[in-house]
Amino acid sequence: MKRIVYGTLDGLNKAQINRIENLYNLKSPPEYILSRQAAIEIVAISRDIRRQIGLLLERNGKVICVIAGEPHRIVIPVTPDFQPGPGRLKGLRCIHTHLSHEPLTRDDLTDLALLRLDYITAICLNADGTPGPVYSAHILPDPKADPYRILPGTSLDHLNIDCQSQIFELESELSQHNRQHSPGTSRENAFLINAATQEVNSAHVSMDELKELCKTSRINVVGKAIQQRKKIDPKFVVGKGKLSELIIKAIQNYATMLVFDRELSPSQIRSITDFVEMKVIDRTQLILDIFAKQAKSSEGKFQVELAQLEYMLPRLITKNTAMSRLTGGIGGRGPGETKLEVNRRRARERITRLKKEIKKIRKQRTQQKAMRNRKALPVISIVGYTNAGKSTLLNTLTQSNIIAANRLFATLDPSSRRLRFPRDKEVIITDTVGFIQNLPKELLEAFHATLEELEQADVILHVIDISNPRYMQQKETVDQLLNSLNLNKIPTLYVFNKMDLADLENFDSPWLLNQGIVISAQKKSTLTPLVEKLEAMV
Ligand SMILES: Nc1nc2c(ncn2[C@@H]2O[C@H](COP(=O)(O)OP(=O)(O)OP(=O)(O)O)[C@@H](O)[C@H]2O)c(=O)[nH]1
Ligand SMILES: [Mg+2]
Repeated sequence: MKRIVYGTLDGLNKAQINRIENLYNLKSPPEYILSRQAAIEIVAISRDIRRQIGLLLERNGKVICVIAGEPHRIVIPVTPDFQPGPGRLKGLRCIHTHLSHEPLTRDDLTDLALLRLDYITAICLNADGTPGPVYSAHILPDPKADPYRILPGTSLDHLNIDCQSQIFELESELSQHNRQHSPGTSRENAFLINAATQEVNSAHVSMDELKELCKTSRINVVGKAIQQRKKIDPKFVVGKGKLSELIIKAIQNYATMLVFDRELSPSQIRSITDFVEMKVIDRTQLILDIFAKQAKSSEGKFQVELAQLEYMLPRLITKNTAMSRLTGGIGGRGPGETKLEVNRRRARERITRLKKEIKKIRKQRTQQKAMRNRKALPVISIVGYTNAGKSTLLNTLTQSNIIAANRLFATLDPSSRRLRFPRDKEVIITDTVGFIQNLPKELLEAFHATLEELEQADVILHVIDISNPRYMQQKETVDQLLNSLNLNKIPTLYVFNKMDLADLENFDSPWLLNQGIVISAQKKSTLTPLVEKLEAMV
């Protein structure tokens, strides 16, 4: 860090400023919280300027940051060189003055827990300006206990507490806990957060799905919370106080990232990442990340990259560490404005290039389709919520081998197979990318071309997983998307899948099942009525 004084020096004279700047020269032995001499000096300065003074000390006792505060608080600056890893502390302790006999405040303790400080200490001033009681607190490693311990007040004579070895001991306990809490080596631990303004129930449903998305993305979920409130907080989604509480809980549970179950606006990402030194991503980024990992064809890859860039462009100014991971290559971080500007320009250029490439591939496909049309084979398109069993159905119907898996978005690239009906009629049957509620608009745009192909379908097979308790919402999400793509005029057949897992005797909406055909996509024998119906439809 530079040797500048953080906070405000307004209204101080030259001599006072000099004295404050000189605090950088004080060195404390590592076993002392702060050397006695340094403690006396910050108390004297505080007395003189009637404001708090704060210091950040490295473990070896070196002052790396001097803060001139206000009468009742100091603001600890961002220290990017001291990012605590999971199971670690920050490597910095904060010592500051309190102008009266006030123990550690809520803000002090929140700073301790949020920033993962090694120690926080307040040295109080007596009414006559001499050094008074000293209060300290440190983090506690047990996720089930309080996040920190407040030590009994002492005095300036007891600053020699073997601070360094205490911190090392604490940190080794923390890292032991951390090992227990992160079984997979490279896996992230996520804490999920959202706010609900209306019905909490649907917020829970959505969060369950977010959990599934995390699983697909190989992220552990270590906790979640939904705050009910009248309005979404424009800066932090949940209230600021609630957010600190949740972050502390997340840190206690060894979370390495926060995932918000909604799309964060650029300014929300900025305020939240300014507030917390942890990776922060939103639902959209998570879905984009899954798509990016799953895309196989060059068209699919281009489409996902386009969606990622469109999502990122307005957010490039943030210091969000998640960006670089999700975008590979074009980092959202940069030392100065110029680098970010270059990145923006590069991003825009790349967007133009990608759009061209996608258009080219599209054109080739239209030509292929024209050839297919010449053969005049009817097209049946399978759509449905992600994980409904679309690919499995295509596989069983046509004895093929495309990837079907119990994870969200197993299929991204559309694939087509021929299906020959018993009476020798032939059709093309296509599998598509699954739908999900709140599909990011960038993805929808990027995949618009793929989805547009559904227009060519003669029949749409809408697969619904009736073993999923959320089947009704899922069906509605897909119906709405089909509507918005103007596909509601194409003859559509509902296919209720996974009958083997559903309790049909006690099914809660039996009338629905009459509107389509009930199958188990894994069992060919259950598909006969479906095949007959399809043959009649085309
Ligand atoms: N028990 C049972 N499982 C099924 C059935 N049909 C599909 N599955 C399973 O459900 C999971 C999802 O199947 P997929 O065919 O990959 O689903 P999808 O709709 O293509 O999913 P995405 O491509 O991710 O959108 C897989 O684990 C399948 O084995 C069924 O009739 N019964
Ligand atoms: Mg699939």
